[in-house]
This record gives sequence, C-alpha cells and structure tokens, in this order.
Amino acid sequence: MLPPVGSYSLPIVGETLRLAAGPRAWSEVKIQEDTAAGSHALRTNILARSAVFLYGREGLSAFYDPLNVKRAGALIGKFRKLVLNDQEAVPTMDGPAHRTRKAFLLAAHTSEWIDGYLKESAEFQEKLVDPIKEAAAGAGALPGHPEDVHQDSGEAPLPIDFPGITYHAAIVARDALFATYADQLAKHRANPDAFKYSALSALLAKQQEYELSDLMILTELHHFVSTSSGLMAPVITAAIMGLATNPEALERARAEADAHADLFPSIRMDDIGSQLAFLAWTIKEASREYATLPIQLGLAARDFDVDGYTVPEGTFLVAGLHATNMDPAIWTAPEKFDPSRYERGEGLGDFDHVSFGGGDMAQTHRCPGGSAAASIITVTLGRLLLEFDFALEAGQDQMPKSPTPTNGLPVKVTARRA
Ligand code: HEM
Repeated sequence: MLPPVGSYSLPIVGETLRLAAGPRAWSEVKIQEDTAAGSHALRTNILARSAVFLYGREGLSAFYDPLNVKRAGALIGKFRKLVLNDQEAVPTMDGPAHRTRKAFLLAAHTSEWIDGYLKESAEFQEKLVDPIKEAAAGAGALPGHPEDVHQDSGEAPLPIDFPGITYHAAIVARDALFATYADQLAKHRANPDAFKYSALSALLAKQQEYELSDLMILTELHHFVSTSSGLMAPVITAAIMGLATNPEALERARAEADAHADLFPSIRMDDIGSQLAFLAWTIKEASREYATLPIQLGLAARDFDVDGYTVPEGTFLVAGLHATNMDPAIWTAPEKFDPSRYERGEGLGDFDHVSFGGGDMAQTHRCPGGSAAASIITVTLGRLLLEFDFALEAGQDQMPKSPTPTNGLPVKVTARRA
C-alpha cells in the first residue's frame, strides 16, 4: 500500500530508501537514509536536494511529457561516466536531438534483428544448460549476485576516481570494455557476415543514415551491454522467485514451455505473443514487482500542473516507476505475484506498467529495448523451465525484496532430467 501521507519505502539494489511523502501523490519529499550501512551513489546524490516525487497515472503522464521534463543535468555523475562513458547518449538528451537519436535506435532494433538475436541467444542458452546442472547438483541453489558494490562501506560517496576504491575499479572495467568494443568494431568491419545479428551489427546498419561517429555507436552499445547484464538478469531471477512463491503459476508456465519445447531453438518474436503468452506475462509480472530501475530522475523544464498543483521550472523530480507498478489505484493486490492479472486485462494503460518507462516510445524516454529485452528474457525463462525445477528453499517463508540478494536466491534448483 502506498500511504497518501507518511513514507514510501523504495527498494533499490538490495537496500531501501525512504521517501517521506506529503499529503499528495506529487508532494514535495526529501529522501531520507533508511539503512546505516554503506554509501550509495544515488542516495548521496538525492539526499543533497529536495525533490518532487511523481507517481501514479497522473504523476507519470506529467513526467513523461517531454515539454514538462528534461533529462540533461538530472542524471547522477556515476551513471554518466560508467554507463554513458561521459558522452551524449539517448538517456541524457532532450528535444529534437533526443528524437533523432531515439529514431536511430528504434530503426536499428528491427523485429528481424530481434529474431536473429533470439536464435543466437538460443544457441548460447544451450551451452549454459550443463554448467547450471552441475552448479545445481553441487550447491542446490543458484549462485548469488557477487558482493553488492553498494554495500561496500569503503566506497567513496562521491564519484572520485581514486585507486583502490570500487569506483576506480568500475572505470577501469569500463575502459577495458571499450577496448573490447573497438576490437569488435574492427572485426565487424572486416567480416560483417560473421556477425549478422550482434547488437553492434544492428547499430552499425544504421550508422551512416544517422551520421553517428564510431564513439557514439560504441556508447549506445555500452548502454545495451550495461542494461543487458544489469537489468535483464535480475528480471529472470525475479521471475524464478515469483514462480517459486506461486505453484499454480509455476505449473502453468512449465506446461506452456513443455508444450512448445520444439519452438525454442529457432523461436521468433511473433511466436512469443501467440504461443508463450503465459511466460511473457510472467516476465511482465516479474519486472513489475521487482522493478530493477525503480525511479527515473528529471528536471522541470517549465512550470507545469499535476493534480492542481504547479511544479515550478527547475524542480528536481523523482518519477516513481516502482511506486506506480505497485499503485493500488491501478493494480488489484499489487503485492501478489500474479501473471494472470494481464490475462484479465489489468494494467494495459500507457502509464500503468512502467518498468520500461511510459508514454509514446518515439517521443519520450520509454525504453526502446523493451521488446527485445522482454522477448529474450521470456525465451530464457522458458528454456530454464524445460530443464529445471524451482522451489523455495526449506524454511524460507519470505522472498527478498531485491531480485539479486547478496546471499543468492533462496530457491532450490534441480534438473528435470539427467
Ligand atoms: C529488463 C531489461 C530492461 C529494463 C527493465 C529497461 C528499463 C528501462 C527504463 C526504465 C528506461 C528509462 C525510461 C526513462 O528514462 O524514463 C530505459 C531506457 C532505455 N533503455 Fe532500457 N531496459 C531494459 C533493457 C534494455 C535493452 C536490452 C536495451 C538495448 C537494446 C535498452 C535500451 C535503453 C535505452 C537506449 C534507453 C534510453 C531511452 C531514451 O532515453 O529515450 N534497454 N530502459
């Protein structure tokens, strides 16, 4: 339940921020520290300022109006440096520059490319089955997330690139990744046919038309790589946790995967909608309940009204994606993991299920990788269900709030066949 007055607890990568909310959904908030342990880049940055917290259908439709809200200047320094290589990239752009770059991304991610990518993912998944079987036989549970960097109490709260701290290690890793991308770029140019469906080939296919430099292409690729590892993996683990808490849904998801087992090696995006609807709803539900990107930040580009209240130009804004995903005004029993809610037609509005952002994809910052991501994750989940059984660990009565708990998923994994 989101209290109209009081505080709203926001789960962020395993910890909790408390938003002390005022009498209205839009009301001015200060974000307060809820846990003593560790420093957190986001918390540090938000703590310094007061913000207007916008959530729910009204709040988010105001936030996603590009005339109301701009992104330039609102993002935290670490995100800019690590995920965007300190370059101009689509999440930080506004106005016509944003629309052109967005059009480039949407043009690059064709359904033909997604189908090709799915096929290559299927081959990759095939190779993963045996190592997971071995891990499951040995440990009985999926390996956990590596030590959460945010809980590293030695980390400097500000983005200072100083040897020995986590942030420095991340910068070194980013640079190593860019060196790999540059190498890949040369290989793609030398032999394009060998990389027909890679993410880089999708971007390169549209490079000339949109007149983008190699650095811009590699920056967008880097964002893709970061979102793939940082956002897609937790949605899969969240789906596993959700299914482990709802045996009926688990049974239905498994039956669907079994019934269409022959599709998996060369599945196409269209097959997912027509044949794997329940698995797709499971993924949608996992990304609703365990929002991997629970908030977005912005700055009011002009004075605008929400619910009769004027948000003044320049106000720092926090959009509550997770709060909207859990808003009882939109969802029945929002705390329940229930994939069949979509079968009943729940949450179909543009600002209802906002794990990928809201509004018109071409005009707003709504995620252009949503269909690709959801398709890849749906197929991965189906493939896992064909091979493995998932059950809550004995004695586990409450699921963790984070889909990447530091001590691993409290889920027992067993192979369905040798
Ligand atoms: C489960 C996986 C993913 C989730 C939950 C996710 C979620 C999001 C969210 C919430 C936004 C921001 C919306 C906003 O700024 O208000 C976003 C933006 C974006 N995402 Fe994703 N995303 C995922 C996967 C991907 C993938 C695989 C790609 C690459 C193909 C991608 C590319 C982008 C880009 C380029 C933007 C910026 C769009 C813009 O600013 O206009 N995302 N994503």
